[in-house]
Amino acid sequence: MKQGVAWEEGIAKGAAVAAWRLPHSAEAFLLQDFSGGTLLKEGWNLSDLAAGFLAAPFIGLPYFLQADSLTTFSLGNAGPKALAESSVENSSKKSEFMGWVAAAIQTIKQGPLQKVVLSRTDEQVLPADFKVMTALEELGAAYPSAFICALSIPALSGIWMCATPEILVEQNAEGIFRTISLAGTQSGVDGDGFAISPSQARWSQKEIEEQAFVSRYIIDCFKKIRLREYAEIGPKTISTGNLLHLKTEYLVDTKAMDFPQLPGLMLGLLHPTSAVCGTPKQEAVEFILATEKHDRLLYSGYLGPVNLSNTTHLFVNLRTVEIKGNQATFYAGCGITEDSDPAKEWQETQMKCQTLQRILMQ
Ligand SMILES: C=C(O[C@@H]1C=C(C(=O)O)C=C[C@H]1O)C(=O)O
Repeated sequence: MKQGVAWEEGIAKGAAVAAWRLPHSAEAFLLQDFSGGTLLKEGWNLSDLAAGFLAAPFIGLPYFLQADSLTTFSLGNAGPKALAESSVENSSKKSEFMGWVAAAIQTIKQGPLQKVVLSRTDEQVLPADFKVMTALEELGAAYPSAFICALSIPALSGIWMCATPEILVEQNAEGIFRTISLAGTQSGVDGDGFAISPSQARWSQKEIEEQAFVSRYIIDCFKKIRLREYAEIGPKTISTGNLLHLKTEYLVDTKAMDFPQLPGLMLGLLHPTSAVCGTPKQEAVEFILATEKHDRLLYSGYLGPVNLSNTTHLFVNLRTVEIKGNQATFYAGCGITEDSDPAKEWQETQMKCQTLQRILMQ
C-alpha cells in the first residue's frame, strides 16, 4: 500500500503524521506536518487555525498538525476477517479495577459526585507482522460507521490508533454544527457471533440515566451561551459493530443563526464531557486523577481534521491504542453510577478493548 510507505517515511523524517477516514466514507486522508506539530497555547481558537489536524489529551492543551502535505487515498477493502474474541482476562487488573468501581459507587452514594467514568489499560504484544496502515484498512472494513485514525506526533513518542463512534464537535460545509450524547453500552453480537439489531436492544434504568447525564451536560453547555435553537434527535440505539450504545444527536444551523464561532465555543465547553469524565465535572476529574494509576494521555481526549474545506470533524479518542514498537496499550472506560455492578463494568471494558484487539491482535 503506497500510503504505508508515505506513513513510514513521514515518521522517519520527524514529521507529525495523521491518517484517517471519516464515518461512512470511502476516502481516506494522509496529512503531514513537517515541523513535527505544535503544542497550542492557552487561549488558542479553533477558527484561527489553518487547515490541519487536532489531537488533545483528556486534560491539557491540544497538538495541532498543519497540513503541509495532504493526500487522499482509498483505504481499499481489507476483506472479511474472522473476528475472534481473543484476550485473556488479567485477574489482578480485574480486581484492581473492580475496587476502583466499588470506591466510586461509595463516593457517589455520599454525593455530590453523581457519575464518574473510570478507565483502565490492557497491555499486549502485537503480532510480529503488524503494520499500522494495514491495521487501519482492516479497522475501516470492520467499522464503517466509526472514525478510524492513526496518529504519530514525535513529542508523544508512540503511535495512536482509534476506531471511535463518538463525535465531539462537527461542522459541515453547510454550516450545520453537530454534537452527540453517547453512553450506555451492551454487546452488539449474540452468543453465536451474530449481530444484534439495535431494535432488539433493551436498556436498564441505569443505562438510560447514565446517557441522560451526558445529554443534560450538553444542554447545559448550550444554556451557558444562551443557545436555544437546536434540534434534538433521540435517544436511539446505534450499533458500532461489536457494541450497542444509546445516542442523542444535537444539531444547530450556524449559518441561519449567524454563529460561525459556535464549534470553537462548544469545544471549549464540552470537553471533557460526561461521557468520558462524569458529573459534576470538577468532582469527576478529581476522582479520576486520584484513582486511576495510568495517565490517560490522548485516550478520552479528542482528535480529527479541522478547517479542511470549511469542515471540522472532532471525535472523542475512544476504542484506542497507543503503540510503542511491538508493545500495545489499549484503553477503555465506562460510566459508573450508584447502580453500577463492578463485575459488569469490568466486562464492559473488556468488550471495548475487543473493538481494536479483535482486529489488531490476529
Ligand atoms: C469511555 C468509553 O466510552 C464511553 C462510555 C460509554 C459508557 O459508559 O457506556 C459509552 C460510550 C462512550 O461515550 C470508552 O470506550 O472507553
